[in-house]
Amino acid sequence: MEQPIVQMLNVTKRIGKRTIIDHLSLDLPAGEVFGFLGPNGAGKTTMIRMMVGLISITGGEIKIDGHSISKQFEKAIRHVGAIVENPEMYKYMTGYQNLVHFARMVPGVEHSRIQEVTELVGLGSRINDKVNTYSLGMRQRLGVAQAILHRPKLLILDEPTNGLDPMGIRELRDYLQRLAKQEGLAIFVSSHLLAEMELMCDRVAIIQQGKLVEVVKVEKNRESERTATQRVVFEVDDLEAALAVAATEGIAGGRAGRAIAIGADKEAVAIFNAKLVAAGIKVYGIQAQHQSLEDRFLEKTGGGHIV
Ligand SMILES: Nc1ncnc2c1ncn2[C@@H]1O[C@H](COP(=O)(O)OP(=O)(O)OP(=O)(O)O)[C@@H](O)[C@H]1O
Repeated sequence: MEQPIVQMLNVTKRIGKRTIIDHLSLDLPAGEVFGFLGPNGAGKTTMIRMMVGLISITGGEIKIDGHSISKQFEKAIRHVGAIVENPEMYKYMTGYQNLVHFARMVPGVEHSRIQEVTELVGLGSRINDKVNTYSLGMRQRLGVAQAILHRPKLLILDEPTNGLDPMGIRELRDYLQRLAKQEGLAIFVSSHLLAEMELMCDRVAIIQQGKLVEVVKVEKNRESERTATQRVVFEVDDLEAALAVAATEGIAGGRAGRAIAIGADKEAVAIFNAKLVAAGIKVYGIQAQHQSLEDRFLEKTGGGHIV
């Protein structure tokens, strides 16, 4: 397997007596948009600060492209593009002029790269307009374009959906996915907003009080949702008989109120339904229960609050 772009190995951060990040381990491969999700105060910004070497790591290690950020800072940071605070732009210059200006400060960036990053973030012809005419979403795209000029392997965005309207969020998702896939970038995005993470990311790590609760793969595609095994509830007239059919067929089934729930993929749903009907049981309804990220979060944390 290819070496992950980012390796977090038992990362711990203590400030005074407080443990802000607690033995956190994660791998980020190339080509993935990875979400770092947690409520306010979970430790997201602290983690990002450690990833870019702004603060020290108390224990464990963060490696970027195989280089330790604390021991081989220059080699590691070379592969990082980040927008941690609002990016500084010259508002009375055009987006293009801003990029030319920043490109001058980065060794080895050829002129054609400016055009390339402009297209990647979807700024199009607006790149020739002055930055003070840009919406927040467009300024952010310009910031991302600037951050990837030097072809980093990792892009870090701290709360990038803050202040964006739904359209802006959708655009952000589209170009982040494009960047990850076309440039082979690993993209690390922090947020406290579940629904937005689910929209944007391939995988999401749920963080609570500095600890990793779970890493969830986000099912984007309806087809994969249907073919994956999920909890399916059958509403029937005779629950005991339905449970007996499940037992005879070797299907793990359980009560769900007055209905029966089984774990099944879409073929198994059709087969079980046919067996129920063949056994003379009336099936009033079949409902697949997609577990949202929110359900997972609540299940894992026992109801910790998150928006
Ligand atoms: N320098 C510091 N000294 C003491 N405590 C700190 C320091 N920096 C952060 N903390 C504490 O660490 C915890 C995590 O903070 P952090 O800013 O990383 O959280 P966050 O997940 O980014 O939250 P938010 O979404 O509110 O930005 C908070 O409880 C915060 O008060």
